[in-house]
Formats: sequence, structure tokens, C-alpha cells
Amino acid sequence: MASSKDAYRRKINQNSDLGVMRHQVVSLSFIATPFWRKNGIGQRSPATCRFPKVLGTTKGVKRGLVLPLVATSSQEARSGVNASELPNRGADRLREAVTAREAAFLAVEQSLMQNATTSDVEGTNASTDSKMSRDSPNASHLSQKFLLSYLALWSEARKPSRAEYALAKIISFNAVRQRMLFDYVLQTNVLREREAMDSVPRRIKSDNLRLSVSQRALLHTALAQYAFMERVPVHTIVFSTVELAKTYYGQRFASFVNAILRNLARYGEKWMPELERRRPAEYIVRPLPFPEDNLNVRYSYPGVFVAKVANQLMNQERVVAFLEAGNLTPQIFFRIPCQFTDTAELRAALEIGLLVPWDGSRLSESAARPWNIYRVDLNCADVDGAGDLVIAANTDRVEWAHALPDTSAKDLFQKLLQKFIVQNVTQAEHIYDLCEQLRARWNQRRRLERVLDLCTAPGGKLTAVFEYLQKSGLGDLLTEYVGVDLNGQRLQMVHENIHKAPGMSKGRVFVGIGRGESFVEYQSGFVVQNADDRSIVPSFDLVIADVPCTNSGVLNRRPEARWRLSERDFATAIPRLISLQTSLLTRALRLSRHAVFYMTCSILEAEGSGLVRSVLEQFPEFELSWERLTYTDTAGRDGGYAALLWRHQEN
Ligand SMILES: C[S@@+](CC[C@H](N)C(=O)[O-])C[C@H]1O[C@@H](n2cnc3c(N)ncnc32)[C@H](O)[C@@H]1O
Repeated sequence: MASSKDAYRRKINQNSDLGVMRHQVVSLSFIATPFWRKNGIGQRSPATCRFPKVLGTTKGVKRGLVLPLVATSSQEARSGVNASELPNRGADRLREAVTAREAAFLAVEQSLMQNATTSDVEGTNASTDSKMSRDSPNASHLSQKFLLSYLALWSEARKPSRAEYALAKIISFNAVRQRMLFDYVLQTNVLREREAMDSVPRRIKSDNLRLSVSQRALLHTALAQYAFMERVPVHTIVFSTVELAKTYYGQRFASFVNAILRNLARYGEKWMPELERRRPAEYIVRPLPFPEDNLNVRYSYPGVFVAKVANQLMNQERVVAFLEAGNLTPQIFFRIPCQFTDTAELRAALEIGLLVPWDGSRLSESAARPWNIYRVDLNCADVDGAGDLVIAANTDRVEWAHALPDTSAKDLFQKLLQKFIVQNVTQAEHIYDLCEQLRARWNQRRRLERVLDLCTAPGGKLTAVFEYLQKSGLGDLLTEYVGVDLNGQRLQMVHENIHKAPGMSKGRVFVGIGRGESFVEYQSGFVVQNADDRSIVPSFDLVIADVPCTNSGVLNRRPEARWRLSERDFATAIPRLISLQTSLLTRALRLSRHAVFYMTCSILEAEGSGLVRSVLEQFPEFELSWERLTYTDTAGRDGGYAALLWRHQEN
């Protein structure tokens, strides 16, 4: 392995090959920029990718399709990848990745490996080590199992240029998102093309061909480039993939990869008629059999999840819109208090078009709203290399600074981040609605003095609630905000966000590490916990429970999250998660004197309305007085659920 790796390194450093490898990076950085500006990287749904014909042939593919592209342990051993050695081995390999293409492959491999071996849901297994820096990509990032964590390892170690980083990111994001589609393409349209297999060794040619997880990852990254990066020449894709195949698996597998990809180049044509090639944006999704037949392959989601969405929505167009939205580049929104509308940073950002007032929100219709919502314009003409901003949009804020170009717009963007809170319009609307509902029900016999947030980090909802209560006068008597969260790293961000909320003094906000489901009280700097539910006395006027969830409403932001929504997850990890959500809501109801805000960023009824109704059966003194489920949409809204639970009998 070491010697072939050295050879690979030497090869890409030789002048003759440098041209090809660098071409891949350099050409993307300038050729693709106009394309990115127009379409947004990664925004192309499978309907407009290079495989429309393939998709047209998915008829008959059943939901929950299981492809025989799974690794056997002996093949994993041959490929040099052993799942039990990860993540450290994988981390080392990532740190050594020479090119963006290699880094993308290794990051996708890790992600695929994680999904193949574990099933964990964000936040439920979080570290409570508050000393860990959230910015340094270390082992804790690996345990969080985010694709971005793997890319961060490479980025930290190799310091790639912005263009290289962007390339690695877009390839790996699309490879992970489109896993189901790519497996299908490989299985049905590449592996079975017998005539193109002439150069493939006889042993590999069998119908029982199996790929290791790692080999699958390599082919997925090739397909991600082929499908979504039209301007990367096919020979460049073939060259870089074959080189990686040689390095990691030897000549035999490289020949196989070569045959597969050349086949793809040859027959890809017949999957994409001329008309569609010239006018990809105008390609229209053909009607599909309803409810979920083949939608999971076309849009690349676990079949069982698509079936659940279809059962909830009972409308094909809406299901397709939701699935498409999950494959788009997510939008970034700032929630800016109305009293800051005239600040220098905001004026400057509006002037150069970095921020655009968002009038698609219901908030803009209300004079009583405490904030305005602004969208970051990904096509901002004044930012050099706007493609980087598009790339940045896929990520959380930690990475933005890295991804933005060195221009005055970058400084401005940093200032906006320091001053204002990034929050999706759905969350801002849900908090606004909840608070309005609360205000409508409030009466003089009730006092609003103490607010508790059981899953508080990074504090977006807490600060929004504070700002609303302050502006509406409902919070005039407020003395204390208590926040608890299991994740010490994320708690640090609450302190940053408190500074951004005008009037929210640290003097009356108390945050601590703890389990929300056993929280009792915050006393003298300590979180008091007790798992026994019965002894709890209601001591907070409003309790917010914004619980950890499947993230099924924000799948565009989390490329790997959809693969935690498989049949197996619905049988094991998700019931465990629902049980945690149930415990959190139960504790919230026990602690609340008047009201509970229950929220998730999931669109699954089992985590939202279903769960609330079932928990309320144990609490006759509370009623479900308002709820809203928002689906992820193509305008940039996240999906999520919000409910107001109201104690109708006063203590
Ligand atoms: C959806 S996020 C909360 C977002 C936050 N309310 C906001 O608006 O910024 C869920 C949070 O729950 C935390 N969490 C997970 N399990 C928990 C538990 N058992 N007790 C308390 N917090 C938990 C996670 O660390 C994560 O920060």
C-alpha cells in the first residue's frame, strides 16, 4: 500500500500527469463558476443529471431496493479496509490524501462505512467534554459521523486551496446524497453491459460481482462527477478514478474500473438524448406511479422513508417537491432584530447584494414581528468566486470562514456572523407562531418569570423566544432563563449567541451540561438531575423542548442523514430516539407551570404530532392547543414541527 501510494504521489507530481490532475481542479475553479452561479452547485436534481434515461427505466424497482453491492469480509480484507479499524485508520488516510479527488473518495468511504456499521442519530451520543474545541477536527468530529468532519481532517492536514476544497466537497456531498441512485446505475446499467466487459478479468466478470464498501465509494465519487459536473471531461474522471483504483486495490481492480467507466462514457450518451443535453434545466420529471414506486431510486432516499412521506402527504407532486428539496443546496438566512435594520453592516450587505430581504415569509406580513429575515444571496455578484459562497451554503457556520474568498465581502460576512443569528425561516416562523399563540392565551393570573430550555444549544430558539417576549411585553416579569444540553461543545455557542440577542444579559441566563430528561433544577451553578419523574415539581412558566431528532426535515444540510432512515433504523435506532423524545417531553410537561413549546426538525409524524398526542394521554391537565408541520421546500425552508402544549388548570 505504501509503495503504490508513493507511486501515486510521484505520478501526480510529474509534469505530464499534473496537467490532467490539476486540470480537474483548475478547470472547475474557473469554468464551472458561471455554471455554479446559475444553478448552484449540487442543486441539480437527478431529473436534470446525466442519467434521465436510466431513471426512466427504473419502472418496477420496488421500494426498499437492496442492491447486492455489499462487501464481504474477505473482500474488505483484500481491499485493505477493515471496518473495525475505523475511524483512526480512515482519519490517517484522509490526512494523507494528495488530491481533492482522493480526499472526496476517502470521505465518502468513511461515510459509507459508518452507515454500514453503525446507526446513530445526531446528538444522542454526544460528547460532554466542554473543553473540546469545536473547530479543531479531531477524533470527536469523527465520532459525530458527519461528512464535513472527514473533509475537515483533510483540509486541516493538507491546507488545500479553496478550489480544491470546493471540489472535494461537491464530489463527496453528491456521492453521499445520490448513493441509492448510483448503486442502481452501477448495478443495472454498467455492471450488466456485457459487451463492455472485454477487458475485465474473468473472475470479476461473474453475475455475482460484489464490491467492497470502499470500492463502491470510489465508483460513487466517479459517478458524482459524471452526473453533476458536466464540464469535467469524462477522460479526466476515468483517469483520476483508475489511478486511485490502482493505488488502493491494484491493477486488476483498476482494469475493471477502467472498463466500467469507459462503458459509462460510451453508453451515457444513450441515457441522455441531445435535446436534454442542450436544455437540461428544462427537462421535466415524468409522472411516476404513485405513491413511492421508484421515487426512492430516482431521488436517492431509503424506500421506507419515501413510503412514510408518501403516506403522510398523499399527494405525488408534494412528495416529489419534498424529495427534490432534500437534494438542493440549502439556503442561509439571518434573523435580524428589527431595531438593527439600520446598522452599517446590514446596509453594506444589502448594498452589495450579499443579503436580500426575504419576503417569502409570513413574518413579513406582521407588524408585530420582532425580526426581519434576510437570505444570503448565493449569486452575490460582488463576491469574487461566488462559487465559494455556494459551497459555503452547504455547511454549518464553522466552515464558512474557510470557504469564503479573501475579499471585503468576506470581512462583512464575518461581521454579520458575529453580530446576528443564522436561523432558517422555518424556525423563526415557528417560534413566532408559538409565541403569538402563547400571548393570545395568557391572562393576568399567570406570571411569566422563569423559562427553561431543555435542549438549548446553540441557543437559536432561546434567543428568539427572548426577543419576542421582550418586544411583546409578555416577558416584562422575566427573571431567569435556564438552558441545559448534553453537548458541552455546542453549549459554548449559547454564550456567543446570547451576546447577539439585544437586551439578553448573561446575568439572568444560566446554562449547564446535563440530560434534559432527568433535569430538575439549576442551583448555584449546578444542574440538579433526578431520573425519577414523580417527585418533580413544576417550577418553570415556559419550557422549551427542541429535541434531537432524525433531521428528516433538513436532509439537504446533512448529506448522510437520509441513510439513517433505513428499514433497519426504523426498527432499532429511531424507536430509541422516539423514546428519548418522549422522555424529554414528559420531563418538560412535569416541569412546566403553564406552557411547553415542543419542536423538532423532522417531518415524520412519529416524532411530531403522533408523539405529542401519545404523551399527552398521561397529562390530562395539558392540551395540545396549536401545532404546525412544515415540509422542506425548494424556496429554502427547512422542514420541522412545532406544538404548543397548554396547562388549562392553574396550580
Ligand atoms: C435540535 S438541537 C437544539 C437546537 C437549539 N434548541 C437551538 O435552537 O439552537 C438538539 C440538541 O439536543 C441536545 N441533546 C441531545 N440529547 C440530549 C439530552 N438527552 N438532553 C439534553 N440535550 C440533549 C443536542 O446536543 C442538541 O444540541
